[in-house]
Amino acid sequence: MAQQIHIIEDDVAFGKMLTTFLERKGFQVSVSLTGQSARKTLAENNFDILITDLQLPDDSGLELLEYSQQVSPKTKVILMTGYAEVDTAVKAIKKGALDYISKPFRPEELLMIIEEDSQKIDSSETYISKTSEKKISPKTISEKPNFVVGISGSSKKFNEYLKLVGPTDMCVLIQGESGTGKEVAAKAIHNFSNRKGESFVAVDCGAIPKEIAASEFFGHVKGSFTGAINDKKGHFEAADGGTLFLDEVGNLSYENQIQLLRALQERRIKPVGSNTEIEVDVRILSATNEDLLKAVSDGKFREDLYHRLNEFSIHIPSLHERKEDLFLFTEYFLNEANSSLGKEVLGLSKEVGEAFKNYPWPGNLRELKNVIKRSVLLTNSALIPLEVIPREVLFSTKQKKEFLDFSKESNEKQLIINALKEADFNKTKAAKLLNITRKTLYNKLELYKIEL
Ligand SMILES: Nc1ncnc2c1ncn2[C@@H]1O[C@H](COP(=O)(O)OP(=O)(O)OP(=O)(O)O)[C@@H](O)[C@H]1O
Repeated sequence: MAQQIHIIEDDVAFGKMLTTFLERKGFQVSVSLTGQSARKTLAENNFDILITDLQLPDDSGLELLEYSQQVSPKTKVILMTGYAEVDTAVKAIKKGALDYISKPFRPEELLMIIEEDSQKIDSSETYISKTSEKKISPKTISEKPNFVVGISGSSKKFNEYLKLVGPTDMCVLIQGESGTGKEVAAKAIHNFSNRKGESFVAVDCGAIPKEIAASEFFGHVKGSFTGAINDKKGHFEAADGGTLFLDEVGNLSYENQIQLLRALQERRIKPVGSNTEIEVDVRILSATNEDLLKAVSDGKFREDLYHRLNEFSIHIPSLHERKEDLFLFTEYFLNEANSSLGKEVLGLSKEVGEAFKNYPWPGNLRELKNVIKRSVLLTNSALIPLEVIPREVLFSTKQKKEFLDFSKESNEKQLIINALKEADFNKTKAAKLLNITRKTLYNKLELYKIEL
């Protein structure tokens, strides 16, 4: 059946353009123009994908994301953001959004996000296992490991820790901002261990509704609740002999934390509706991008569970903290993008390299990978040109703030001059930096008598 997409977009023409494009690609598409009508539609339907503007006249994309997670937890959410909203978009990813895309974008870029996701299998439901009857997730370590070891001091240190703790049976808590590579690090630990040939099960704790968490973790027997039409193995049993990776562990409800703690202490689980306990041998790795100690002191996360999960902790530095690694990862993601898109882009143009260096990369490696893949898709030359780079990447935070003040007339003349300098006096690039059309730029040059 065709995937169902719902778009929330108050710009009628843009919404129509996206609808036509996606329908032509075989999706079933509907549109809401306001948050209010979208909420009603979301409550009555189960869409596969929701694409929403971050800013709507009567609502916010972040709140719609939360609403969608409540009424239709399986719906994936993609946010469309404007210039300079990338920090909020990163927040949205932390809250469980699939991805974000900065406007203006070409519909092909959106399609790429959707297609990439549909090639994955939901990690909260599936796993790789030693036995062939189980489902295979592409998020598995048993495939060729794709791991770049950085050259920066902090990367080297954390990679040493991975190697050191890998062969032990210790529970490891991996901390780091969103997109820094926590799941990749967990897979590396598993690969360094003697459980390597066994299963690696990744569970996104933020994606499991608390009502069904026990059945997801411990399984259930047929008929134990409405909808339990067959016996089902839980993640613990699936990971038996191997590693269970609990991503976003801080998102577990208090009740689920108690259940998890009991399973970790006793090393036994009882499927929902069963009287029989099953012994399991599972190594637990967990990850969080929040301050779990603060959650403990706020009473949101159990201290005993925290200590059990945290026999060893690893902090993964943000990309900003390991700038020396930037071009190593750039090259790696460029090769990856070239081979998946069938392109032969050789590298970054000089200006793009500069922009990359100045940008703080709040979405870390995931953002770098996405920016590179989208840029490779749009590049028709040997080197990635400035034109295909998302606008937010073009400025450092400071510059971004300045250009945001563009509307203030007093600054306008100076900002135009700055943008022209930044763009080596190329008017098309300068207009793009200022988020105005070339024609408007020409008018302003005349108005302020700026001569080039
Ligand atoms: N060392 C690495 N080598 C190659 N690719 C990496 C490495 N670390 C991370 N990546 C890539 O960066 C992206 C983000 O990594 P990952 O999903 O592990 O981050 P995360 O910290 O678990 O994110 P989140 O907090 O959102 O769950 C992935 O596409 C991953 O393949």
